[in-house]
Amino acid sequence: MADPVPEIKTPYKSEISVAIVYYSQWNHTKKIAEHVLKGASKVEGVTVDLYNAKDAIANIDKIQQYDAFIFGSPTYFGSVSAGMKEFFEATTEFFATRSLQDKIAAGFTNSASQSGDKQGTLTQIFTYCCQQGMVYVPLGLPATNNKTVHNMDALNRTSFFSGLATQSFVDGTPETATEKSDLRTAEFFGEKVTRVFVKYYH
Ligand SMILES: Cc1cc2nc3c(=O)[nH]c(=O)nc-3n(C[C@H](O)[C@H](O)[C@H](O)COP(=O)(O)O)c2cc1C
Repeated sequence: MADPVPEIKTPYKSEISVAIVYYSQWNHTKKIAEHVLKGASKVEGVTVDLYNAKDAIANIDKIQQYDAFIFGSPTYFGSVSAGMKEFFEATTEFFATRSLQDKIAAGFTNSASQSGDKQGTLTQIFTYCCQQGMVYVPLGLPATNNKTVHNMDALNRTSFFSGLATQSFVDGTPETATEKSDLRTAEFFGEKVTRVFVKYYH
């Protein structure tokens, strides 16, 4: 006899809650997270809260109540930062109780190099979401640098697909280090994935 597929745990909701959880040591990823928040906040029928990883750990019971998540980490050594990993590991109980099962999520990373092995971080965020049973939403933009003229002003100029990937040059402050196009892409990403979240609960 075939194994029955369990009910999908996502009832219809006219209002959904989104938590953006990020880690940032020097506030570059924080700056990106704020632009993701700006984009997500444009969507109707949604409340969006921003947490750094430490605050999220301190409010772990509240975190599991959210309907949807956007996780962000700087890329350190081609990987999620230790502070973000700490948050992931603080949610081990959610894995055991399946409290995030069938929720919906997206991910982003920021680092100093244009690529800088950011894919490692996005893959780790994706894997975390999958292990928690969540549906993962990608960036949803085409690549922009496949032509001889590379447009720094284009959305998704870093040309990642599996999430938002932005660059903060190391010799700038959080206010000056990031290309305007990356900040626009962060805003686009926040709005785009939040629209998908809303559709998922409708
Ligand atoms: C320990 C460490 C490892 C890093 N590894 C990478 C890397 O693998 N690729 C990269 O492009 N940048 C790397 N960087 C640069 C950071 O990703 C970059 O400065 C980022 O903007 C810092 O974000 P934050 O201010 O949110 O902490 C590294 C920085 C540190 C401190």
